[in-house]
Amino acid sequence: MQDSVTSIIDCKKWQREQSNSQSNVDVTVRELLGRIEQEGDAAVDEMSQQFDGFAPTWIELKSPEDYELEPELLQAIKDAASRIEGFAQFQRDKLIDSTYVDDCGEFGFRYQAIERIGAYIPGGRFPLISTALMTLIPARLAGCQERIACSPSDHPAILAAASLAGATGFLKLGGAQAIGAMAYGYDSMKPVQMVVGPGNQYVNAAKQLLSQTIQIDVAAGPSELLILADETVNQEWVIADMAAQAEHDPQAQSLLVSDSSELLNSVEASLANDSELKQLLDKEQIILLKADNIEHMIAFSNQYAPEHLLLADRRVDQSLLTNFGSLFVGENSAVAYGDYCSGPNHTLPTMGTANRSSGLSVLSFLKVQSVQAVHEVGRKKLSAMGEKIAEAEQLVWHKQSMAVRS
Ligand SMILES: NC(=O)c1ccc[n+]([C@@H]2O[C@H](COP(=O)([O-])OP(=O)(O)OC[C@H]3O[C@@H](n4cnc5c(N)ncnc54)[C@H](O)[C@@H]3O)[C@@H](O)[C@H]2O)c1
Ligand SMILES: [Zn+2]
Repeated sequence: MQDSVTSIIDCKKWQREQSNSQSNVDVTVRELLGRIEQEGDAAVDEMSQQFDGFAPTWIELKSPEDYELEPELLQAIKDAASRIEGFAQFQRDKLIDSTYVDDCGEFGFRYQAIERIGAYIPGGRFPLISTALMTLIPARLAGCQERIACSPSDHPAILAAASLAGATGFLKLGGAQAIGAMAYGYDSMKPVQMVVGPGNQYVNAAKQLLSQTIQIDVAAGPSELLILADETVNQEWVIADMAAQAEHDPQAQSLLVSDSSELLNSVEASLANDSELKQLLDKEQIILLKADNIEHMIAFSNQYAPEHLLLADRRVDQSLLTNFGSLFVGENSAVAYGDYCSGPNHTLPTMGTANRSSGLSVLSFLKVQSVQAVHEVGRKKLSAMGEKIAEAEQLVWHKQSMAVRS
């Protein structure tokens, strides 16, 4: 076994976890949000100047054609938007309000969209055009009425994508101050009820800290990819996939896990031959891990709970893989397709949170409300049941409100 191929001995060593509330970023962001809550717009304006060197600006969106994008780019954005919309519509259609009738009355649930949402579109390092589509399209299909886009970038392709995706307002503003402005209100914008979208550690810390005030989607932080592969995998493809997710952020991480030493050693040799890729290996942004067998590979994957999971090993039964944000089955399924245009969302849980949370989808924007209508006969039956329990709890008026109906 060569130097950079490590045996999986301790999964914990590779596990990524969210920063604890004492981290420097959290302390800084807490202070920024406190000032926005106290001082309002003036604090947002000052922070935007300090961190980004511009004043927050409302940008009126024009039709996508008016941004003079290269025609092939505009067409690609439209085609991606239509696939993302197709997937979101497919999901929306599966969510059906339902009611059943029994001997006490009618009982059911219904889906109701959150009214005002804010979508953060990262723009610090790269203008993430696709995030405008991934956040705003499912919100529109869910039925959210106000859909504010917020980004530090006013790249024409982001504006065209936001317009195409149906943003009802666009505020050029970035970082934790953008999340604060959406949550507390800014200028003519009323506070939104939910903020979604990925971002760097400042953006994610702000979302976490404000999660008592607003609904948030997921801890969508620095990207991750885990590849489970056998020795037949196309090495050039998986090397490109690992480098792709690593290029998002210096904290992004890609892992290749296999029980084949031959594969891992060969991939290591290819990486070592290219100075850019070698650096990713040296900085542990690309990690090569040797497992003993496929059971070991599956156990590692479930423990790590990656944002993106690429299954390039026909021996592994996908139903045994329980923790991931999005699963890509077979080596044809490049994770980059999921980033841009295959349809399912790219806003996904990171840092191990995929063991308990889901990526963004049309469902994220919907409240599930229960509805009950008790009839004359049911009233008596339920009183008999409930009164007994209220009595045991010594909740006198609860008992009374049922007794008067019995
Ligand atoms: N998990 C997912 O689904 C997913 C999807 C896409 C992108 N991402 C991640 O989104 C992130 C995008 O990050 P980004 O930085 O390019 O853009 P960003 O828009 O998230 O952050 C840029 C903003 O950060 C603020 N900022 C920068 N340095 C600061 C400092 N020292 N103090 C206070 N505020 C500061 C600035 O206001 C700036 O506008 C990457 O980490 C990428 O991996 C995740
Ligand atoms: Zn990516």
